[in-house]
Amino acid sequence: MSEPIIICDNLVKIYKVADLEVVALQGLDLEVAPGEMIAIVGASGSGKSTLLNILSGLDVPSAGGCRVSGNDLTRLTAAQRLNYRRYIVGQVWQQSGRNLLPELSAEANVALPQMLSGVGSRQRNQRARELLGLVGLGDKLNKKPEQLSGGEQQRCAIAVALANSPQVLLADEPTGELDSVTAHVIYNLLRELNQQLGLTIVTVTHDAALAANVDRTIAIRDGRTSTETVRREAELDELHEHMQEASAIIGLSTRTHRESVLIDRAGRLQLPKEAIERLPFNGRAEVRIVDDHVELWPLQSEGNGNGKNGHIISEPSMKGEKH
Ligand SMILES: Nc1ncnc2c1ncn2[C@@H]1O[C@H](COP(=O)(O)OP(=O)(O)OP(=O)(O)O)[C@@H](O)[C@H]1O
Repeated sequence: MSEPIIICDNLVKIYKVADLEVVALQGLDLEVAPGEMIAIVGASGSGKSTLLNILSGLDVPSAGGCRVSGNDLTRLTAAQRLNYRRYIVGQVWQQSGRNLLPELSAEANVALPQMLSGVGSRQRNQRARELLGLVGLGDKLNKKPEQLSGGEQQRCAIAVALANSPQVLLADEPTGELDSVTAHVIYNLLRELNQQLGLTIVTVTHDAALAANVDRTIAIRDGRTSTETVRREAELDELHEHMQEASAIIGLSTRTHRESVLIDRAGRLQLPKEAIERLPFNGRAEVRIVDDHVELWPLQSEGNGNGKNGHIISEPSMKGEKH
């Protein structure tokens, strides 16, 4: 993997509400390569939006490291933060009301962030028209948001987010309010922009179809990265024997993707939920280091070392691979 454009290292976010502390992120690790398109998934309250708010510069981490395109998000001054939000990241929200100003036309909405950055009127209007053409709204330049459909509003929001040529696009549930056909159009558009412009895209989603259409899906559990799924066409016989076995145990289709767990710098890992449900680990596992891989065995299987009865194997070389 090339030098990551996003690095979260043991990221912690604690919200203080009255006398209570809510730990929204508790030591999250994440690396994203330039040009990668990833989806963040996880149960409600697992910390997805908190992560996106930190990456967007809206929120500040409580502890740990977070760098995006060389910007240390734990140390930005107010002026640097404004610059970061204006030029490095673009953001699309689920609610179109949060993305677009209702009194402005589509073209004026896309021109606005450029105006705030000091771009001259001819240049910003030309770029607005180009971007609206790119997202398929070349014939709707003068329409106000209320005259656009939900999908068109999201396309316009994507054009607004790209107005100042950000390096990273952050999308929080971009298809959350759309029907499945329109959602399909939006995630195809995101994919095209990712591939044509080399744009790095991080999207939070509950939409399984969107999550299946990205390079990598990262699952967050209790404020930590738990598993990641790398999209890859792999025939079963292409994989190491132990990977076939591991995949079979957790019911993974090796034809379409393979799943790996993330191992943090301290060596901690979270097993996939399926593995824990399937095997009686009961909070402890026996670790066996075997040449090029590591085996985790439920303790009661002591002596059952024939590899046939339920072990999950982590393969460190898979971490961060992009296919
Ligand atoms: N501004 C805030 N003040 C206090 N607690 C917060 C705040 N924002 C989030 N939280 C809490 O932090 C935890 C993580 O919330 P977050 O919104 O990041 O989860 P999520 O995975 O995005 O959930 P959802 O899928 O429902 O949007 C939750 O317990 C939430 O209640």
